[in-house]
Amino acid sequence: MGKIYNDEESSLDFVKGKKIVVLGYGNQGRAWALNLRDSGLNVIVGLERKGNSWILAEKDGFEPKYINDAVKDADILIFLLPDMVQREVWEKSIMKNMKEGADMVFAHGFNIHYKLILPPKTSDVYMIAPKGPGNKVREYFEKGGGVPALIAVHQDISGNALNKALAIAKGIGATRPGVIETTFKEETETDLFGEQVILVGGISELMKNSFATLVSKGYQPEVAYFETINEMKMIVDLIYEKGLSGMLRAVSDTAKYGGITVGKDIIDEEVRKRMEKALTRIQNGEFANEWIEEYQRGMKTVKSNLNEVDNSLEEKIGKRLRDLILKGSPK
Ligand SMILES: NC(=O)C1=CN([C@@H]2O[C@H](COP(=O)(O)OP(=O)(O)OC[C@H]3O[C@@H](n4cnc5c(N)ncnc54)[C@H](O)[C@@H]3O)[C@@H](O)[C@H]2O)C=CC1
Ligand SMILES: CC(=O)[C@](C)(O)C(=O)O
Ligand SMILES: [Mg+2]
Ligand SMILES: [Mg+2]
Repeated sequence: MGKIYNDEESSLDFVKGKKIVVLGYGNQGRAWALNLRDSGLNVIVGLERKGNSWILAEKDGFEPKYINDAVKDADILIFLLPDMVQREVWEKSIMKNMKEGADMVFAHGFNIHYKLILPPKTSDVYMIAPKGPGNKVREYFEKGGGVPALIAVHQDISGNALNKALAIAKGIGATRPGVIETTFKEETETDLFGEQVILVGGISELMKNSFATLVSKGYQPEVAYFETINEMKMIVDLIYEKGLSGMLRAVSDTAKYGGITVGKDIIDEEVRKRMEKALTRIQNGEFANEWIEEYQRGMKTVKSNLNEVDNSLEEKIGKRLRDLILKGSPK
């Protein structure tokens, strides 16, 4: 069993008073900058240009700086730019301007593990990877909790990299539920596997295909939406709180029997083989190469698929139902 660090086993002292630059103010960047500031740390937001992120950061009370300037006297650089953007910003604005020996901190191991960024031998390099989306990192923190995270050390020049990773993890609230130590390799490969096979990819396709099956056989789309998309949250909440066995005990015996038998038939050996293939493509770098090419070609596949989802029947139906559902659900 892996070691789980809690709040008492971490101390903010290792980063207190240091100049921390949060690079990027998107999903994770905003949550980290606000949480670290609320934890009493010295945070500067660094951005490449005066766009929406800049305006939002100012609205939140920060005085953003251009990255090439912000990194000059920074002690800790936190990379919260999109994975595919980090290398170009590193080469253009950070590499030549950063203070020698400044820490390089990541929320996902992609750029280090696939060697897109080669950090100088003088820097501590470590990671705090929240296991949840940025808005939850902020929301849970504000409610007194936090999203759990993985931490890892890639380079430990000072001898204190792990302590500093724990300190930042504490600053964003992650040690409240607990933090597990891992490696950049394990975090990168499991995170990519999770988002592709289940969290983002698998679950969406299960929803889309089960919704389409019902609608194509003449059932009302609103009924299909409730059944194949909306109710997922309640089932997942049960799993989150009570585990798979608790969920099975909370549904009817009919659902237990049907779910157990038909579920295994839908997600069968063939699906499992394709999961293993997806993992192999992550491990051997094929997925990373494909993604870099997609990014360099202007992300055509991402854009066209987002467009398709935006214009799908389930989204049109969902928009109307969600307005009603959210009004009627507990706050
Ligand atoms: N989205 C999430 O909730 C999670 C993200 N992560 C990791 O956190 C890191 C940041 O991801 P997100 O917060 O999703 O990023 P994001 O896409 O929300 O944030 C992007 C920020 O970078 C800036 N930016 C975008 N393109 C740029 C460019 N070409 N040049 C300069 N700046 C640019 C944007 O203005 C924005 O401030 C990644 O390493 C990701 O894997 C880890 C866990 C969960
Ligand atoms: C939210 C999260 O943890 C993901 C799915 O891995 C990501 O956004 O990269
Ligand atoms: Mg993740
Ligand atoms: Mg991810």
